[in-house]
Amino acid sequence: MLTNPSAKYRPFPAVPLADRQWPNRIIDKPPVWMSTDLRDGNQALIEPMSPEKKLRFFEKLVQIGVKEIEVGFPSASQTDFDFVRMLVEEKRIPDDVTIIVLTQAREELIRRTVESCVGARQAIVHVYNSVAPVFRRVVFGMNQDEIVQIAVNGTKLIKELVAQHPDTKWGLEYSPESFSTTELDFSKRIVDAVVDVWQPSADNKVIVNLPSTVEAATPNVYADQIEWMCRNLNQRENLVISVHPHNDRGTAVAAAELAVMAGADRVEGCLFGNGERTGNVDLVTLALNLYTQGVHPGLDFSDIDAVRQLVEECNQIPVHPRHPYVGDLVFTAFSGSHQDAIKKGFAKQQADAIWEVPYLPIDPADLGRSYDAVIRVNSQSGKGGMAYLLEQEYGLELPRRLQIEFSRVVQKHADATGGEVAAADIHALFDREYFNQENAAYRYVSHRLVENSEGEERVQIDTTVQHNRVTEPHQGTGNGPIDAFVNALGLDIRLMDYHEHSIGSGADARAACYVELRLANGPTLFGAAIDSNIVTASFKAVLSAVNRQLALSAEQAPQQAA
Ligand SMILES: CC(=O)SCCNC(=O)CCNC(=O)[C@H](O)C(C)(C)COP(=O)(O)OP(=O)(O)OC[C@H]1O[C@@H](n2cnc3c(N)ncnc32)[C@H](O)[C@@H]1OP(=O)(O)O
Ligand SMILES: CC(C)C(=O)C(=O)O
Ligand SMILES: [Mg+2]
Repeated sequence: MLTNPSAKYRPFPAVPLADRQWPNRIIDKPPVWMSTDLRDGNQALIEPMSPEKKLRFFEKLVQIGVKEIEVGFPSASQTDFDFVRMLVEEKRIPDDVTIIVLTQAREELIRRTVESCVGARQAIVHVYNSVAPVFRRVVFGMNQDEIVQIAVNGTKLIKELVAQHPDTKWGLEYSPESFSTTELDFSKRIVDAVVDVWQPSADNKVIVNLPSTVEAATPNVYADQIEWMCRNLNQRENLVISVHPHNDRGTAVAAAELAVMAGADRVEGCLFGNGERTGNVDLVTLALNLYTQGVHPGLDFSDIDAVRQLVEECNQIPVHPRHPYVGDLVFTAFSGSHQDAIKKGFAKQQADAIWEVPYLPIDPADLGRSYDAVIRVNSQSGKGGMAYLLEQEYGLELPRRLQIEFSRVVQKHADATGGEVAAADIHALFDREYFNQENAAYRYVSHRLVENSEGEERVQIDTTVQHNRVTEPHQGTGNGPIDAFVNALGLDIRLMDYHEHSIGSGADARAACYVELRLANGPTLFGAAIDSNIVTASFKAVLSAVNRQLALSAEQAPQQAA
């Protein structure tokens, strides 16, 4: 029998907000960032962080520039409580950083939570209770009034307790947990009630955190919900509207961005999107997305690999190789046309100009990543990738038609081996194909250019080559050294093209020569050579091309005979 599991689910209703404003807005400044990475017990680590790891993570967050850091759930465990005490007592919290501690709206837990922060210069108590219909019905067995009462009682208690410690600048954060699946008018009711108790001011605002505890709708719906709250909450001017998107539908980043457009002032999330289930919104992606819009996020990710390393070590969860901005493969182009475009983009890009390298939304150097990993070659690569690598790593500037010719050699190798071809492999292939050919029919030995007699335009040459291991002297003349050399060989050679460039500088400089020629009726092929003497390099390049032609004919001869 055919089943239809989708019948178990229902569509998420649209928010009635006909004149929504957020679609026309752009983000022109960063939100306040709040890291919830250190909320142990919530961030779903297989192996919870040791206090030592937690401290290193905390210090990294400070170094990055995060000013609001949730440091734990102190009532959940002695470890979390002790960690907060250690931060406070050892004065490890910089003056411009505020710690946040999370608690359920339950008396004993609140008392313990406030106690954990006593002595801190400033601290925010973050209290939450779940407000969605399914929680009211299934988890709490309470009606709306009773749920409001939990939040109100919790807030009253926090207010009363913090008043006993006036040396600390206390703040309140309230989260109607599961906000995004709650009726909007009920969310407003409970938030207004909490705000009424706390009595915030413009100087001491309440943080109203509106989580999508479980992401349940498209990001535009979340944006509508946030805009609706911003318009309808009492005392909006005394509130910091915060969002806390989870990633159950894979759209947390989009939801956070649209929510900021809709009026949110602050975003809670984790580095690289860690967090329970599919994770909290990824603060790194959000921040760097801003970067690419010309808005400085106020966070320092200039050494993103170091941040990643620490987070992976602390969380024991690897960052995905395709993770935006930081994954191992994200500044790597495998396909030929991409490699070609990137190579051209790098060549044209001026320092300090607007970034315009095709396929790369951000300059890897801005994140402390290098260009070395940009181009990699496999069987789907075109000429651009291998040409880039030969130039970057070995200083070889292959003429365009040689790039095309040699890319077939690389392609054949990649097809045979099935994997990625490293720069060293490409160079070895080039070396074998052009420079140090096995079983070469001709090898250069020496040459001497005979002095021109006065007024004479032609060049004379005495040269020695090995032909099939037999040393042969040759003489010839021509209208230049290469022409004289070719004539001296006595072969039916037609020179088609010639390129040269130097590799290195000063006494160590060498010349690279590329010669394109046709031998008898064979195809046009390249030869290449490097030598400290430019004339010698050109002769060797001629022989390299001749050897390739002869090898090709030898390869084709048995096939033709058959
Ligand atoms: C969406 C989020 O990420 S929220 C953060 C989640 N993180 C954590 O909870 C941190 C780890 N938590 C813990 O270790 C434990 O939950 C503790 C130590 C805090 C509390 O432990 P316990 O009291 O043993 O159990 P538990 O958390 O299951 O409490 C359930 C009770 O609290 C009530 N409750 C749950 N959440 C809240 C809340 N936010 N406010 C008030 N009451 C609540 C439940 O209704 C239930 O009440 P009941 O026993 O009368 O039915
Ligand atoms: C405690 C709250 C803010 C939370 O983590 C959530 O709702 O996801
Ligand atoms: Mg959460």
